[in-house]
Amino acid sequence: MAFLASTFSILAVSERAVQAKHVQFVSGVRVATFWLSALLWDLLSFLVPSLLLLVRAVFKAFDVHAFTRDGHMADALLLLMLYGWAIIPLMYLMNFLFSGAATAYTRLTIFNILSGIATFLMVTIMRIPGGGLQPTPTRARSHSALNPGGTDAGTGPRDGTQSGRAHAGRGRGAHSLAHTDIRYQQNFYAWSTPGVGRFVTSMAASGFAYLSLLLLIETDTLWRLKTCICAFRRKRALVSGSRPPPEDQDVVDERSRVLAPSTDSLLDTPLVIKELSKVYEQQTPLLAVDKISLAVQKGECFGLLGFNGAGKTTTFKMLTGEETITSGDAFVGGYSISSEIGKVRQRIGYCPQFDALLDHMTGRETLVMYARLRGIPERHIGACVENTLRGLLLEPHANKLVRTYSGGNKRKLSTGIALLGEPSVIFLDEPSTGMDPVARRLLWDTVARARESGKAIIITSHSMEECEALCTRLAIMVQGQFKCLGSPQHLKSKFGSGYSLRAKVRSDGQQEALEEFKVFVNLTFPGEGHCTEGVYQPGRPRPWVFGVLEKAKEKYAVDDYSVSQISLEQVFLSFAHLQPPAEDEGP
Ligand SMILES: Nc1ncnc2c1ncn2[C@@H]1O[C@H](COP(=O)(O)OP(=O)(O)OP(=O)(O)O)[C@@H](O)[C@H]1O
Repeated sequence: MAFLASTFSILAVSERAVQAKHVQFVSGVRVATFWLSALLWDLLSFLVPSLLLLVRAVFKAFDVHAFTRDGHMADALLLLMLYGWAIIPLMYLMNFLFSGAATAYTRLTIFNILSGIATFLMVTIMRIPGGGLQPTPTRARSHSALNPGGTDAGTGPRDGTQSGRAHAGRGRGAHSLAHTDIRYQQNFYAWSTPGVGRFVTSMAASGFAYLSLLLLIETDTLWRLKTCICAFRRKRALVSGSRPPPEDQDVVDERSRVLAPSTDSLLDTPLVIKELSKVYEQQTPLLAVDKISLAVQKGECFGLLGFNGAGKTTTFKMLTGEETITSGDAFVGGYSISSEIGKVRQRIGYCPQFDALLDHMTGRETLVMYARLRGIPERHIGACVENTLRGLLLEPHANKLVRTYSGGNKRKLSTGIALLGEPSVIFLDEPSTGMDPVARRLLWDTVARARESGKAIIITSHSMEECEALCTRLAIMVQGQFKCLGSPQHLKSKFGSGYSLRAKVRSDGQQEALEEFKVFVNLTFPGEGHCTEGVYQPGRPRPWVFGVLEKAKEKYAVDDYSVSQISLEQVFLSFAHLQPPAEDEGP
């Protein structure tokens, strides 16, 4: 039973670890529905071995009459099922302690075995006459009440056996029992020993208690409580009071627009973020997101760019309800993330950074499941799923198990899930990672179609090409703050200061040739730009640039050169100096 019970933690841990549970919640599954359906299925699964135990296997084989004769089969089955009712929610609860299914299974098996044996031994020792540990019932009850393993696997069946034996012995005459230590008990479910009433009650109560605690941890109630605690902690949190000057004017303007007292213009806005902050409480509290404000309109694709650790994923996690908010709030379709996360989740689609897929399902099954969860009418699901598969070039893999998918195909499937059911706000966290160029273009087309149909899309990406292709506006994040904000063209004009000169110098292995050319460029365009790894950025485009360079070509052995508008990547790199150096990860 200990081995069987711990298997119920496996799916709970793996679904949480790969975020499949979170994506299901985001897709509209209610917490109670998720856990009660899991419990119902697991209880049915538990019923099969319990019946085998009674009818065919252990009890029958070893001829344990107390459990199988005189109508006690039903009593024993009830006892076993109550054990299932108590232990399965306990295994669900304990899943939060583990990040891997295999570790959870082995450790919980050991826990179940040890806790069962320990309680059994404890109660047995306490019952030894003259051991000085009498009376036992209260102590035994208090130890076994919180421990289904001890209640059922240990003392419950033992008392059940005694009670059963007593019933069995009744026919042979109660006087015969006088020679044994078995006391006659009329009622199998009596509260006093050897009745099993108290164990039945404690197991039934434990099941309710563990289940209630589980639902409390997962539901909006606890979410709101956590948010309140965070709000309380906020007073002493690391959230910066005043912003270090100078703050980019576009970022200031966006904040003023979002925080303006008259917010009529924002009523229709799918996503409004107001001074959102996140502090990770740890030994040294970490400010991951620092008072960001933003409004994303219908038909807009907003790009969140940033270096590793800038706070993009944390922002997404707060916006989808996976992480609590330390301060500020965000609104999806007018619903607050802090207080109405359930309603928010019905309106968003989410493709997390790591694929939240269930390995044992096929791609088609996965999409059908999410289409149902999204509430798409059954008659439209087939067409909707086929469209998604076709749009993302997943048709050839539709019937293969997800575990056999390549990384790129998993990303496609994750993106397909986020786009299913036409949510009004779609969060895509690095959706094209690992995709080949053809698949990436197809993904861009799909996202662009969603944007044109009026969805608000927020995307993070390390591909500047992708951001230029998809984003109507974007922001570059550094250490949790927006450092600039605007359309790609606006950012290029504002931070690119004109044009970029790229030159290839024939140095023949001599560093001097390159150095001489650098000196020439700096003298020719004094104070107009800066050099980043061989790229010169003249501040102002000048017609004579080409003439000057043509003349310089021979002298400085320039093989080739180009003068072009500055790219988004160069704008992005210009913020690199604001990013703190990565911590030394050791040898
Ligand atoms: N659960 C956590 N507990 C403590 N710190 C965390 C946690 N999650 C993230 N962080 C820290 O918060 C900061 C922001 O992390 P986040 O994952 O949001 O960055 P990111 O911009 O998404 O980076 P990447 O581009 O690498 O995905 C980092 O310094 C990270 O180490």
